[in-house]
Amino acid sequence: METVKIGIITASDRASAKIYDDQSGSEIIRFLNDSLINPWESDYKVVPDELEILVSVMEEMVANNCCLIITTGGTGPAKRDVTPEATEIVCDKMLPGFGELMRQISLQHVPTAILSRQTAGICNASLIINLPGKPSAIKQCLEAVFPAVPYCIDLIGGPYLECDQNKIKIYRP
Ligand SMILES: Nc1ncnc2c1ncn2[C@@H]1O[C@H](COP(=O)(O)OP(=O)(O)OP(=O)(O)O)[C@@H](O)[C@H]1O
Ligand SMILES: Nc1nc2c(c(=O)[nH]1)N[C@H]1C(S)=C(S)[C@@H](COP(=O)(O)O)O[C@H]1N2
Repeated sequence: METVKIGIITASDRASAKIYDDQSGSEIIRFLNDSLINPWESDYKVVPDELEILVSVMEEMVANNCCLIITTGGTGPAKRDVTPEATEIVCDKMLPGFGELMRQISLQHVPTAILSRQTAGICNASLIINLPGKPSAIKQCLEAVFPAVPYCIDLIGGPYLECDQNKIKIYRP
């Protein structure tokens, strides 16, 4: 089975300054270890909420053949929250359904879910998905959208992803 590369970007001023540990990045890694059957390698970066840095890290991961790039943090309304802007700069096409579904699921947990501008899009053969910064949001959001992720990666010419069907029921039409 094909080994896949996955990018993980934590956008957090405080996690990047080591004021707190990056629990959200760890949650993403845990989710992928639990769900994916393919062997996978991570390209993992913790960066401050800076547009230019986010754009260049995303572009580097696309160039490094990451079929999937998952970001956490920087999706809110605060001045320094710029992850969706960076995603839009990098992407050729946006996939707004991802953000719509994740907000809908998150609203079952917190009313402030409407504050997240999280989105998704594709750049070449990479799918980029934004998640909120809260560690508890990671599993909630990824469980909701992951069933559609392998087929999306098929459609953009990426590797064939397989998941543990007991954890994530992926759907290929
Ligand atoms: N990567 C992370 N790891 C652990 N906890 C996090 C992380 N990101 C956010 N949090 C927690 O969620 C709370 C709200 O997240 P939010 O993204 O709004 O932080 P923030 O105010 O933008 O600060 P920062 O950019 O420094 O993380 C934080 O106060 C923190 O407790
Ligand atoms: N599932 C889930 N979604 C969530 C949250 C949460 O705790 N759980 N927090 C919300 C809050 S309070 C904010 S401000 C936005 C943006 O968070 P971010 O800037 O850390 O990305 O995500 C929202 N979405």
